This record gives sequence, C-alpha cells and structure tokens, in this order.
Amino acid sequence: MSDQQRETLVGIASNEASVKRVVRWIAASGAVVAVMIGLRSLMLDHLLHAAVLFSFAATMLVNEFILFFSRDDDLYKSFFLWSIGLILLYLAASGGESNTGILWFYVFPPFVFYISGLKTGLSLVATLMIGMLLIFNFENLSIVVASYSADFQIRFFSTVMFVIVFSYIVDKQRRDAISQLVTIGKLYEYAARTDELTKLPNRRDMRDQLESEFSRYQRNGHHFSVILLDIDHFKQINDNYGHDAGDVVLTKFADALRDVCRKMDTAARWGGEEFLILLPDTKLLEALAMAERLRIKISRMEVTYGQQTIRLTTSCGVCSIHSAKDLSALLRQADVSLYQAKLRGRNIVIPQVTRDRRVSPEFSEPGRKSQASDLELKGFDDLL
Ligand SMILES: Nc1nc2c(ncn2[C@@H]2O[C@H](COP(=O)(O)OP(=O)(O)OP(=O)(O)O)[C@@H](O)[C@H]2O)c(=O)[nH]1
Repeated sequence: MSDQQRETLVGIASNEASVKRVVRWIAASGAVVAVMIGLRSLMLDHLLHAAVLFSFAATMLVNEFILFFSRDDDLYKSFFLWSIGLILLYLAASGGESNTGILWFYVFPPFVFYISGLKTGLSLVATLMIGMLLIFNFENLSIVVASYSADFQIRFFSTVMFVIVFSYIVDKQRRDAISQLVTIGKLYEYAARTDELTKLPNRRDMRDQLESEFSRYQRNGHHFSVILLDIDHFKQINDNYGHDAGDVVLTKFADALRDVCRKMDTAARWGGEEFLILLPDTKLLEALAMAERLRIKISRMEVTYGQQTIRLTTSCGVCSIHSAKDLSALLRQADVSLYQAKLRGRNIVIPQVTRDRRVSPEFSEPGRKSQASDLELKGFDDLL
C-alpha cells in the first residue's frame, strides 16, 4: 500500500473525529445565530422567543462542559440533537420570525443522518414528524401559536418526506462506500505485508515489527532475540523435485515455524528460502534453545510431494539485541552466524551451546554425532 493509500485509510478511519469536529462547529455557529436572532427578538419585544433562543445557546455551552468532564462523545451528540429537535418543534409551534421558523426543519434530516447513524437518525426524525403532526392537528394547544393552511401542511409533509428519504439513501450509500474502502484498504494492507506463498508476514512487515521491538527495548530495556533460518541445499530440492515441490517445502517449513513459535513470536519469510523469527522478551540462551528445537523438528520432517518424500534440514544464526548496538548490527550478526553454520556443514545452530552444560537431552538428535564444535561456545556467557 502506498503512503497515499495509507493516508486515505487513516482519513477514513478517523471519520468519527471529523464528524465530531463538524458537530462542534455547528453547535458553536448555531449558538451564535441563536443569540443574534434572540437579540433581534428582544428588540421586537418577542420575549418568549428571545428566551428560548438564549436557552438554546446556553444549552450548547452546557453541552461543551458535559463533553469536557465526561469525554462521552455519544452523550454530547444525543444532547445536541435533542436540543436541536426541541428548538425545531418550538419554531414550528411558535412560527418563529414571520412564521418562517418551520423552514429550519429541512436542515435536520441530512444533518441527523450524517452525525448519528441511520437507526438513531430515523428514530429522531420520526419523533420530530410526530411532533409536527401534533402541532398541525392541535392548534388549540396553548404552545401552538402559528397557524398553517392545509395546503401548506400537505406540501410541507411531502417535501420533508422527500428530504428524509433522500438523505437516508445518500447517507447509507456514503456509509457503505466507507466500509467498502476500509475493507479494500485492509486487504491491500494484508497483501502488502504477507508472503503470498507461505502466508507468513513478509520482510516489510518484519522490518516494522523489528523496529517497534527495538524501540521497546530502548524505552524499557526489554530484551529480544532473532533466529535467521535458511533451508539447506534448497536449490537441490528445486532441481531434484521441481519448483512446485520447492514451494510445498517452503509452505511446510513455514507451518513448522508456526508450530514452534510462541504466541508472542513472529516468524516471517525474510526472502527466498530464508526465514526470520523475532522473539520478544527472549535472551540468547532461550533463543538458542528454540532454534535447536526448530532445527531438530525440521530434520525429522518428511514432506510428501506426489509419490516423493522430501527430507530437509536447516541452518540457524541466532543473535540477541544484548550483543548488538542496533538493528542493523543484530541482523548482520545473525547473518554472520548463519554463514558460519553453512560453513560448518549445515543443520546446525550458531552460536553453539556447550552440550554438557546447556542443552537438555530433548534437543539431542538421535543418530547425530556430537562434534567438537558442539562442545564449546566462545564467549557464551557474554552473550547471555
Ligand atoms: N520453489 C521455490 N524456490 C525458490 C523460491 N525462492 C527462492 N527459491 C530458490 O531457492 C534457491 C536458493 O538457492 P541457494 O541460494 O543457492 O541456496 P541453497 O541451495 O539453499 O544452498 P545453501 O543455502 O548454501 O544451503 C534458488 O534456487 C532459488 O531459485 C520460491 O519461492 N519457490
């Protein structure tokens, strides 16, 4: 995913934040407009009208305080919408200035769907429509001052219904489009970070994880280690059994890594037939034990391809952040160890653990003779 696509996704994901901003701007400007019209009403001696408008402005201010103390955005939005709904009903009942207050109703449907979602929007709009029906049909009520002709009422209802339905459709389409974009973005993100063949995280994803683990180490001193693994003589597997068989081997190899890794570990395809495992909160000795467990598991594995049974081994280079000053040094050191493992005949973990002191019997592979190099580890204690 390109940086631009990533920014778009972040923008979509933060839609809630932009809705909140819009609501606050509208609340602020609504309060200012209410104060201005309220002052005008005051000058014209429309005292009740002025009082309602000033109360509305004060309500917007109170809502800001509620948000400040509760940090509850939903409460803020509900309070805001119900305040608007009530003032709209008042404007319809009183007629507002020059009997035009009812016209403000048209702004409500698109706005309510935009900020509160479709279900809540529908229930709010329905409540207001019922309120309007009461105002139109019970003109004798003391709060109903305005009077509307039957023609006006019919046209008002028809046009408002049109606005409600249309706003609903447009907002539903907008929400569907956003959720589709988010899904597509996630798929792109997954594809950009996953190896297609093995379904393990790819090099790019592993780099990001290494960087965040290194930052954690710098902040809190949490140790971590890496195991760099390479399938031995993989070219021969390709040459002897074919490229498709090689692909099957890579997939089975990845499965074996998944099996051995703990929940907190990450195994990634580092490139070709090379894999990297990140082991958070793991010192060198534990990482070596894990690498040894993996090496043995792989050496016992039999991959079936058609009628063929393919056996394989792996070489591992292990390094802990404790013995590297930064990520590049860590990876370089793991690579050097892997190179040594290849030089020493493959199917081996480097650095090596002193067999009698460090390696438990479960790691000894039947039939594998211990070599002189198995019995010592130069400077091992420094690496722990
Ligand atoms: N089937 C298959 N082969 C791949 C893939 N990626 C890389 N390879 C092959 O992996 C082989 C790696 O060969 P080399 O780098 O010579 O290493 P090797 O044969 O494993 O030898 P050592 O590492 O020294 O033990 C090459 O032949 C690549 O073509 C893949 O996705 N699928």
